[in-house]
Amino acid sequence: MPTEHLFATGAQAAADIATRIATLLAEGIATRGVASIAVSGGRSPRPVLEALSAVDLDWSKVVVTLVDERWVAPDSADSNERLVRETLLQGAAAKARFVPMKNDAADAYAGQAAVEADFATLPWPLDIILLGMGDDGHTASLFPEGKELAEGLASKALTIAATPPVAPHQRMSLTAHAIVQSHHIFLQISGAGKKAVYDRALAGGAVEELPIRLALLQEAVPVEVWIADA
Ligand SMILES: O=C(O)[C@H](O)[C@@H](O)[C@H](O)[C@H](O)COP(=O)(O)O
Repeated sequence: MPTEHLFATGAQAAADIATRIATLLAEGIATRGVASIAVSGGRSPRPVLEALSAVDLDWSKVVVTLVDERWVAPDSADSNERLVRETLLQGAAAKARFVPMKNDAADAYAGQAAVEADFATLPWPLDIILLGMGDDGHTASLFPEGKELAEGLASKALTIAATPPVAPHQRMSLTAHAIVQSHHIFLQISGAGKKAVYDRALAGGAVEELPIRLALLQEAVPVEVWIADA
């Protein structure tokens, strides 16, 4: 069962997540000489990444990467790389090694092999994988009804190119296999709608129906969930 952290507001939850991440990154540096985190995009992580950026750490020993990415230029408003560069990788935190999930290939499928090769150089298991969850129960870019969902759940690769059923832009995503190759899985949700999806996911059932179950219903990696009322 996940450990749940309950907050009234997303801002309070974000501050608490950032503190927890900072503690674990410092421990990672102390015990392994390097610390690592993969972060999600979307709206929820922004305040976490901003707060984390201000933390006093030896950022040169931190590897930062993404849980998923849209196959768009890194300066696009839809780019998760842009989000991370504008929020986390500022000031002293700019010294972190950032490993992008997007390259110059014409599409995500053509670019996947090079992304996979880059991801093979990361210090697995990563210290922290910070997940978000969509209203449809997707996590990373593993969407219910997604064409590549079965492969994303079964593959032994670290990454997968995917086309979301409705959202624009091809994606690059961690596979389920990569997500559980971590010391800690964190999930951030806010609002009654997502809480209801989370409760349904936790109650059990097919991972294909609510892919967030790949994290919630496994027991190999401890999961912590930050739940904000709004
Ligand atoms: O958008 C992305 O980059 C992530 O792929 C996605 O998995 C995200 O974490 C959820 O869709 C939740 O998004 P919000 O935090 O915006 O609700």
